[in-house]
Formats: sequence, structure tokens, C-alpha cells
Amino acid sequence: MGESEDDWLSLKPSEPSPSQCCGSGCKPCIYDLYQNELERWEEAKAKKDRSLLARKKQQGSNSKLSPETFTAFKICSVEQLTEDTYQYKFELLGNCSLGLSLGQHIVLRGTVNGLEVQRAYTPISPVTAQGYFEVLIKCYEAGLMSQYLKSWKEGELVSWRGPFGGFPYRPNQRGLGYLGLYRPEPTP
Ligand SMILES: Cc1cc2nc3c(=O)[nH]c(=O)nc-3n(C[C@H](O)[C@H](O)[C@H](O)COP(=O)(O)OP(=O)(O)OC[C@H]3O[C@@H](n4cnc5c(N)ncnc54)[C@H](O)[C@@H]3O)c2cc1C
Repeated sequence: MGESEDDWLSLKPSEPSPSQCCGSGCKPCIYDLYQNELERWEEAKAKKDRSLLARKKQQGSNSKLSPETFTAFKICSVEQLTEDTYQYKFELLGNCSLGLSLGQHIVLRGTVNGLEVQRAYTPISPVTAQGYFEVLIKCYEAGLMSQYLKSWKEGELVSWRGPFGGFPYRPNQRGLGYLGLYRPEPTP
């Protein structure tokens, strides 16, 4: 391939669509990752060096969770708990644990009718669980990710990144709490 402007434009990263942002304040967010890719592309273009783009679009497989790149995990069981709620179990190779702390969530990537969607989910398995992690998900009739979830079967690979968020919890440490009470005015 030559070095024409069109060639470089074809390699330019695309700005994420709103459906790709889960809206839960991930660090790095999908827009931060896009910004990094864009800067790398601009540098590669200025230096006319395509090798600088090589780190783009890495994806791990059944190994370690990463906040920057998606890792594929195998679904080892699907259990329907209610009409619209499912518990999914994922395999972690090498009997390792996911490495989350209290209250942290992970981000799932799926594709629905050609549209990439990303949403946040909080694993329900103990943070010390080894060899697996589980999520409990409620599916919505018109939900985008929900449509992708309904197609899942055992043995399929599903892409996650994270962890994000969480609470700074230390055993036996007391903190300030806030409880709000609301008493409605009596109607005349
Ligand atoms: C930090 C965090 C952790 C979370 N953890 C969990 C978890 O553990 N388990 C879990 O189940 N969820 C969790 N969620 C929620 C989850 O991220 C998704 O928001 C949820 O699964 C719905 O995604 P969706 O793409 O299926 O629905 P969306 O497409 O985002 O739709 C959301 C709602 O809008 C309605 N809707 C969409 N399109 C239309 C339309 N055209 N007309 C009318 N209504 C419409 C849908 O029916 C649905 O009720 C978490 C969210 C956050 C922020």
C-alpha cells in the first residue's frame, strides 16, 4: 500500500458512537482510548511510520482482565433464574481470580445489528473466587445489550475489560454515613 492521504485516512480510528459508552465513568473511558489511538495515528502519519499503529486493537484471550483492552472469556454456564434474569458463569484459566475489589464493575462489549454496544456489569461471585466469575443480568425487551445476551450459549467467547470503580473499604474502619428520610406532607 502506498502512503497517500486516502491510505492514512483508511487507518484513522473512528470516534466511538454513544452506544459504545456505558456511561459509568470508567477510567480509561472508551473516549480516552479513542483519544490515545487518535494521537498514535497522528504521530504515525506525521512520521510516515505504520509500525507505530501496531499496538492497536490488541485482544487478550482467557487470560488477565485489562482496563484498556478487551479480553475474551468463555461462558461455562447459563442459568435462567426468572423470566428475564440470567446468571452467567465465565471460565478463568489457571484457576486465577478476576482481581476485582469491592463494588468494582467490568465492561462488556457486544454487537447488535452491526452496532457496537458496551455496558457495565458488577460480578456477583466472591472477589476471592478462583477459576471463574459470575454475573447476574436482567434482560430488557428493547435493551440493546439485552438482545446480544439472549443469544449467548455455553462455550462462546465474550469480551470484557476492567475493572473500574469500587469503594475504598478497609475492615473495621468507621466512616461517615448519611441517611436521608422523606416524610410526605399529609394531603388535606
Ligand atoms: C456500574 C454499573 C453496574 C451495573 N451492573 C449491572 C448488573 O450487575 N446486572 C445488570 O443486570 N445490570 C447492571 N447494570 C446495568 C447495565 O449496564 C445495563 O444498563 C442494562 O443491562 C441495560 O442495558 P441494555 O443495553 O440491554 O439496555 P439499553 O439499550 O441501555 O436500554 C435501557 C432501558 O431503556 C429501554 N429502551 C431501550 N430502547 C428503547 C426504546 N426504543 N423504546 C423504549 N424503551 C427502550 C430498555 O427496555 C431498557 O429498559 C449496571 C450499570 C452500571 C452503571
